[in-house]
Amino acid sequence: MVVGEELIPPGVGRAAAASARPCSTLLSQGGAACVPAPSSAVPPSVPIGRDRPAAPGDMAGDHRLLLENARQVVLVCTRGERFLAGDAVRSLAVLEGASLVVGTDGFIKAVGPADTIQKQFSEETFEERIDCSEKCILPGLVDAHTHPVWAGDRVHEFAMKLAGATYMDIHQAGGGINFTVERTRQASEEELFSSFQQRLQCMKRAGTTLVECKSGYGLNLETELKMLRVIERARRELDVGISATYCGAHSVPKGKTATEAADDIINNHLPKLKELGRNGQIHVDNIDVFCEKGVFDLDSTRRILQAGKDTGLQINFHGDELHPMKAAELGAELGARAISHLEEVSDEGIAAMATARCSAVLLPTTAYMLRLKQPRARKMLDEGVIVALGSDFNPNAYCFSMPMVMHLACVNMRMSMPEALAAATINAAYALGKSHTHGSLEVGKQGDLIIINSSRKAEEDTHPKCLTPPRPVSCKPLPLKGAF
Ligand SMILES: N=CN[C@@H](CCC(=O)O)C(=O)O
Ligand SMILES: [Zn+2]
Repeated sequence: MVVGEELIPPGVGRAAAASARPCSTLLSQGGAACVPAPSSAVPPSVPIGRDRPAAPGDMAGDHRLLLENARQVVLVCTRGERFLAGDAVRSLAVLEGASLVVGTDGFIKAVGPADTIQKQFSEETFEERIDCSEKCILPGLVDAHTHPVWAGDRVHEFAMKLAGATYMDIHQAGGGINFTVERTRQASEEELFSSFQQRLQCMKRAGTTLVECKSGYGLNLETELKMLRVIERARRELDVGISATYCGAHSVPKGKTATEAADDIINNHLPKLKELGRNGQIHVDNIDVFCEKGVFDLDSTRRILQAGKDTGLQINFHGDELHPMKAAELGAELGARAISHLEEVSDEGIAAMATARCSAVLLPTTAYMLRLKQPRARKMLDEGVIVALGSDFNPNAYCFSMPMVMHLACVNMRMSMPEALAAATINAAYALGKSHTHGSLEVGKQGDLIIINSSRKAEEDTHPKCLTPPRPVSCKPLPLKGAF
């Protein structure tokens, strides 16, 4: 078994971590399985668990939300694990006949058997109560890889692909990413925000409450910053959690070599991002590079990722997708949080990722859409790699739905249903460095969850039929407008 022992909060020991299993005991503040809310998670001045200001008629309460009497609550894990890998991912923690309380700060206060919660909170008031009889509650889904800010579309390329053109044929002829770059450079910030907002709403309707969002259709500093401002605005204003990724090395811009583009990123883009981050204007979490033959080679990739890491960004990049590049070996060496795609990863790369606890973000829509060979999910899982999932939403892979991604992962990559659910919750949150606050229903984590109709075993609820349409609840504490 591999669990995130070294990252488990103080007070929860190895033995407890190793025995994380489906449970039926009360998990509430002060309980053995309690995970204290990270003290840095909510700045003192943020408004609480709201996607809009309080309106007349809103009920004040001791707590934000009570979800009562669910047939099942799929906790995913119970001991503060930061990821699930190896044996730990074979079965996930589930409570039968349970209730869950979210506090006014937007964080989970208690989860446990319905009658115990009822007694414990009998004197308390709630802003909202939801009767969850015959329903199942799961953590909000986490989408660990998307390209959601762009203008124009590439529907015309679909016919080219059906006629036999490969992704790289189209890319080298100036289409693909380069086509989207042209359109995105021409688009206004307002136009980009408006389509991005609609896309986020579609993702949320499909159950996603935390999503990684990349720049990368600007390539020049001006347009990369425009995209990152759009992502920042959504991060502040919308009730979907966002992990922002700078992906200025998504393609080599016209007129530059890969080395020149890398120099520009290292000498101009990254220092500007650092300055804007310091001023509180743009918050970026991750750095990404498309490490691929004909795009950024291993050497340029290494230089850019190392410079990004030195700037304080988490490394999270595209590797070993169309050709074996030894990207996995590089990522493990650099301490990458995550590498996406990995259709062409080597055996040595898989072993290195398992040892380095570098997560694999697998993208079933892309392998399907481009008719690539499937990434070797089974081998990765068997070797103890932390496997996560992402939709890879982009103009080439137009999929908003993590339930569909999970389904493809099961059918095409032979993942089990618990593995797919862990990959779309706790492990996807790990890939974004956010599994201390997201990805499972544990006390102290953010109250992001989905409610679905349920009459079956919890694991069957991961079937897209059951997960569609979910009722998403996001208790994301929104930063004050203008604040960082
Ligand atoms: N492979 C590189 N980037 C994207 C595709 C982006 C695009 O084609 O616009 C991906 O992850 O699939
Ligand atoms: Zn991508």
